[in-house]
Amino acid sequence: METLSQAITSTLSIPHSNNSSALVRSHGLSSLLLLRKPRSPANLSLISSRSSLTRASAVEHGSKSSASSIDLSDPDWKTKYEREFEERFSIPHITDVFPDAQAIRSTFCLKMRSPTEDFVGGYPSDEEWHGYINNNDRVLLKVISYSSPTSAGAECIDSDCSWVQQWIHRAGPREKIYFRPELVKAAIITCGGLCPGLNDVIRHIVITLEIYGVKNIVGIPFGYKGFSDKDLTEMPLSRKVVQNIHLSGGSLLGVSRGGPSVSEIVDSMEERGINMLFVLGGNGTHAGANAIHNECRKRKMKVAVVGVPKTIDNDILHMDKTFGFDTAVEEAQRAINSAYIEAHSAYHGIGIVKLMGRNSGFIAMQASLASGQVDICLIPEVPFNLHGPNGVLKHLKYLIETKGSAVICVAEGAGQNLLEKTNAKDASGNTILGDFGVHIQQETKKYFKEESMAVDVKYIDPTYMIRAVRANASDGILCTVLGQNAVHGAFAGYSGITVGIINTHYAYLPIPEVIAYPKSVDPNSRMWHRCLTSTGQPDFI
Ligand SMILES: Nc1ncnc2c1ncn2[C@@H]1O[C@H](COP(=O)(O)OP(=O)(O)O)[C@@H](O)[C@H]1O
Ligand SMILES: O=P(O)(O)OC[C@H]1O[C@](O)(COP(=O)(O)O)[C@@H](O)[C@@H]1O
Ligand SMILES: [Mg+2]
Repeated sequence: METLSQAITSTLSIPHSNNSSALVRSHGLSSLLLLRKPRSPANLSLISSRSSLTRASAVEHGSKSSASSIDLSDPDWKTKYEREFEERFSIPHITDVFPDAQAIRSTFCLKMRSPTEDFVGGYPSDEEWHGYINNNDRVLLKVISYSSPTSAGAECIDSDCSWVQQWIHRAGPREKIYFRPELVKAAIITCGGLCPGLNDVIRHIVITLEIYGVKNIVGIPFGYKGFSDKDLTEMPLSRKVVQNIHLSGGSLLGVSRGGPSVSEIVDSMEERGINMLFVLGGNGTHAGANAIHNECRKRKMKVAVVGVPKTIDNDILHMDKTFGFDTAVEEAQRAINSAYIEAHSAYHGIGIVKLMGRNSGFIAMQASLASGQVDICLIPEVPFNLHGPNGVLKHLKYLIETKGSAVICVAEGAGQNLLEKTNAKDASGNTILGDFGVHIQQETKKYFKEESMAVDVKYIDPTYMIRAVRANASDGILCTVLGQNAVHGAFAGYSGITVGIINTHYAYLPIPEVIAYPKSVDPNSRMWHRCLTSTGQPDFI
């Protein structure tokens, strides 16, 4: 059969993205249409670096093609695009490798089984239970039909900005399951930095596994390192163990960066007899989870590897948000409020707050917006000058002269171009950033000294306080649903997937699609503009 690419006459290369600033990129072909409002040069450079990142990650993580190739002059292009999209977002299943794998009726039912009951005399079932998800259920990834390329946030493929169906797989319990609960050894692992809600997710994975009838559940201590470090022993988990863990922040299992190679991890899984692995972590952890999934397939191991995205940076693609983000914003607001009180109560007070956000300024933007107390918000996605006639410091002087005090909120990744590069990496290979919070504090003091103006600068770095707190109520609920759905996905036989909330519904996505590049704040978005209207800051360029 003729492949799509063979059928193409004029080819269009379209990096896929849900981020409105990283949309369609022209490769000089007339029929490729990039239909979007004009961008600033800085934003353009962001797009091209992000696009190349997409390709690099796709190769690195062994994903399916990350670029869509369609011919817009083909009258059938929409159907082809939709078909290609469906293929890209298809989720790997155990039957891809084991076509003869036998499914059994699900043991997940409303009618509770006693936790001590064994499967003597067959599997329990509840005829009354009708809450299963059909495998063909789908969730829409894009819910706005833009009528014009000039509509705010418009994501267009053709000149009419035609709406194209982009369906992804609905999460939830299936009627048929591919693992017998008594033969399951499930492991849970938490990697990367902390995030509010990790314990809530662990708790609900364990509880749901027990409801399916799994008795052998363990936690791998301190991230991927727990697979190789002989001094670290796995932790048996049960409802009793996890009952109250959500009442405190952090991770019951511990976290770490770096660790053993993928083949060492899979060797260890084989030795331990783990056939379900739940991986809680960010983009790095998910890259690892996908590699583990691929390695298990290569070794013909019947294993389900399921991720739950964890990052307070909120930099995972396609999702409305990741768990812990709301809590982090709420907590960050408290720090901003303290900075405001300090600044407001001092003569010419300046409060500076540094928040997390390596590549993405979501926490700084949302916390600034929520607090309404920030005068200047600086994020990695938006370039700025500190000095000069349009610089941040000049504006700060104006604020002191007119208001008497000011509050600045900076994301840790902001202004990195103004700092000396170190090329240092952490154990996971993430670049260790320069401390922009300290830098802007020093530059502020220096500037006002030169201007012979007395100012009282207070610097607050609440970084670890924000991510160490326990999840708030709405994050707690999000964690519950994500944890449950992770278990449903594994029992349904899916592997190499992750679970997320998309347009308020829960869905399974293939891992490579959510980590192709970090999601970031679109400087042209209405949300960033709302933040600017709240702070009243000018462009600092
Ligand atoms: N590309 C990758 N392939 C395999 N494992 C990775 C990759 N990137 C990171 N990891 C592993 O994932 C874990 C967490 O990664 P890290 O970047 O620190 O945090 P996060 O998952 O929150 O992004 C680390 O143990 C790291 O070794
Ligand atoms: O000091 P640590 O543990 O390396 O964590 C710092 C990093 O953690 C984060 O909050 C989240 O990063 P991860 O998603 O990789 O865990 C970053 O914003 C920050 O750079
Ligand atoms: Mg990360």
